[in-house]
Amino acid sequence: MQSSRFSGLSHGSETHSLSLTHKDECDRCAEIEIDVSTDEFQPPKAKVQPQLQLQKMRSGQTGPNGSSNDSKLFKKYFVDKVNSVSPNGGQSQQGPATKSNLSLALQQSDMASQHQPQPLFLQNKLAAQEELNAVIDDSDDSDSSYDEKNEESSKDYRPGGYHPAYKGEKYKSGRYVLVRKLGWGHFSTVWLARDLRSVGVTTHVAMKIVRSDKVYSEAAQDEIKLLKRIRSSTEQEHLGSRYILKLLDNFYHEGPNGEHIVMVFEVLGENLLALIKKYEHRGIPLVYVKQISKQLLLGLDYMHRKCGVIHTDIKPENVLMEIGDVEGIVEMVELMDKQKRDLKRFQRKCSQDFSSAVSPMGVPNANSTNHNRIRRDVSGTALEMSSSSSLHQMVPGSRRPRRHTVITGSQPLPSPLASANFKEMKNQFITGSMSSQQWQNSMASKSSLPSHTTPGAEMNELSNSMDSATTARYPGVPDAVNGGQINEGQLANSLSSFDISQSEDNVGAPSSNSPTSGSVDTGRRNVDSNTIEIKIADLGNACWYDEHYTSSIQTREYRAPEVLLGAPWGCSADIWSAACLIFELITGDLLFEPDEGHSYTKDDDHIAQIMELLGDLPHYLLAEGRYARTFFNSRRQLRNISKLKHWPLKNVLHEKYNFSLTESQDVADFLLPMLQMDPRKRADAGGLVNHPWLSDAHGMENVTVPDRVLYGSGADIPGWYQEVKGHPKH
Ligand SMILES: Nc1ncnc2c1ncn2[C@@H]1O[C@H](COP(=O)(O)OP(=O)(O)OP(=O)(O)O)[C@@H](O)[C@H]1O
Repeated sequence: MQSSRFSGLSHGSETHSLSLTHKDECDRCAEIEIDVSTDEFQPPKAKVQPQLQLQKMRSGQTGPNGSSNDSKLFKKYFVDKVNSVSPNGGQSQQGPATKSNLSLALQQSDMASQHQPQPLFLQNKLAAQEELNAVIDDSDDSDSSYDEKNEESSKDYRPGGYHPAYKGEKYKSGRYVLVRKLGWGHFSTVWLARDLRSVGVTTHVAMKIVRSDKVYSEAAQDEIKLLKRIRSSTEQEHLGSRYILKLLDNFYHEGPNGEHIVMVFEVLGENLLALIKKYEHRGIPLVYVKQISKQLLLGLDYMHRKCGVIHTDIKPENVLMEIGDVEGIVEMVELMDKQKRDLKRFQRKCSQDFSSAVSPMGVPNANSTNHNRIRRDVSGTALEMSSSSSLHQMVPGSRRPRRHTVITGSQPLPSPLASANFKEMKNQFITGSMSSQQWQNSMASKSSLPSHTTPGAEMNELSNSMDSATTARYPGVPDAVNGGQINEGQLANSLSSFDISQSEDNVGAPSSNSPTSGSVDTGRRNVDSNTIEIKIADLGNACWYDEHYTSSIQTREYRAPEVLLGAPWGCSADIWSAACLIFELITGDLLFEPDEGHSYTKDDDHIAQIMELLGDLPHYLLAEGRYARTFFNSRRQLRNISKLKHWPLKNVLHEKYNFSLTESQDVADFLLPMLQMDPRKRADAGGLVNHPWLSDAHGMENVTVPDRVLYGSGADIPGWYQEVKGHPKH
């Protein structure tokens, strides 16, 4: 029996769907895919695509770089760094730091200071001391462990590659100090940093440190130009400008791997893929989908009509959630990090105390005068730990061997809809009924370690303190400390495991009709537990309506038919991707998930899936598509796939995803104009903001774009379906 190739059908069973989703995650970690078949037909235009360069690097053409090479660079750089902390030297702000190298730097500076105590030098020494403290502090930090599979490759730390950034590193003459890694991409690593510009006021920013290779630097320069247009457009009053990530600053930073462009952004939280995963690929509640859709469309309308910019890579990973009160959340996560560190130190202390009271074989140490007390007190804790922790922890003075690596684990900030308790507290904080100090005290009183108590009592106290400070207040956090049984893994993951699906307000989600709870007027929208705000990020592949850098655009699953067929494309390609994204938010599944077979390519399969969902391709695409004849014969039939099974969107939603007929119809009415195969006729973002399906978007009920018509195509927007040529650019 011939089955449909459309993703909806190929995801037949729930189990199958979830396993495909896992594969999807892996696939989508890769750079924008460039099919061999597509490459043949789409040589990059004047500009070399970073993705192509990346593929070369991966295939070893630019020379793989092993860790030994990295360590050589590390050493060379360290010598530079030590030299830079000389009595006469300027202050170095870069480079990996370790306890030993910074100690050495300090020793050198001490020796030198006896001869030449210059004020600048003293400043350098103080800075180095600070840096050392930060490194010592961080060396105990469980955050430094990371899952290799989910981070950038260490091979990319080489000249032309990533900068070996580290917590405490300073940038731009000490203005910015790195706090934690937020994420990474193929162009960059992204860090949370403190901005120390204003004395006495700490603000946080996200810093994107781009790989230093020329090809990445050029792409970053283009990205900066596009971001500056978005920031400085004279149309700032357009509501959509709020939904695009803003560039705050940019500069160069010199490091062992070269000169890196650094872009500074406002701080955001996790991306939409994280949200999709939190709902276990079963679809996120419509109350969120509608807000996200409206904001996404507003952002695109602003980008297309007011800035002349095409994103070209709209997908869940590139849309990030706002975290609202950034400073409050950073404060909270830093306190929780401190708790984790305190707990680890305490565990170590317990292990050491216990070990000094018993021989390595578990026999009480004859020299110990208080072993009975210790054994009794820690019997429920230290012995538990011995079973769950590795043995080396029980050897006095031993520490878990630390891997030497330049890579730091990513720790995105938690999503804003964490827990009612946190929000309640945060609201008091925002509205001024609780001062920063009070909040700090309220957190600290729960997190501080008791002193002068027995280890067992300490552990119980800590248990309670952690319990009340984290577990109780953050329902999404696993029961990290339970009856003295400490699961480090759970604890380490607790920050990123705040789960809006588990927050009190959302128990039982998904639901499109969750009641709203006490709202806080932030001067913008009413913010409550059902509010979500997003921003479109990563303009690294964006281009101008009148200057396309390449025709190899969009991540496979979100790629528009005109791009597949090699026909002209423009702003409307973003609308296609937006529809694919929204479908994924609603259902948790990809709309199109093409694969290759024995007799057909991924592109064949992709086109077949589109036809099964939407019908025959329009004549325009077959006539304009440079590759149309590769896929279709003269009778306009697919060459490599003979039978298609039509399955309209409305039916898919009803039959596979159990939407009611009315709901299915409403969603289809909203999405189909965006999935119009002829890019000239595709509905524009501004008009779609006015769609009835979005009229009850929570907190945005009255938001419309009055100068655009619902279902109207964007054909009047310059560069809507093809690159505008023959005039001075932009
Ligand atoms: N402003 C921000 N606030 C918080 N986290 C961010 C911010 N910008 C980026 N990130 C995090 O860093 C990750 C990488 O960012 P981004 O996608 O911009 O980098 P890239 O190197 O251009 O990646 P890509 O491979 O997608 O081109 C994001 O997925 C996100 O987790």
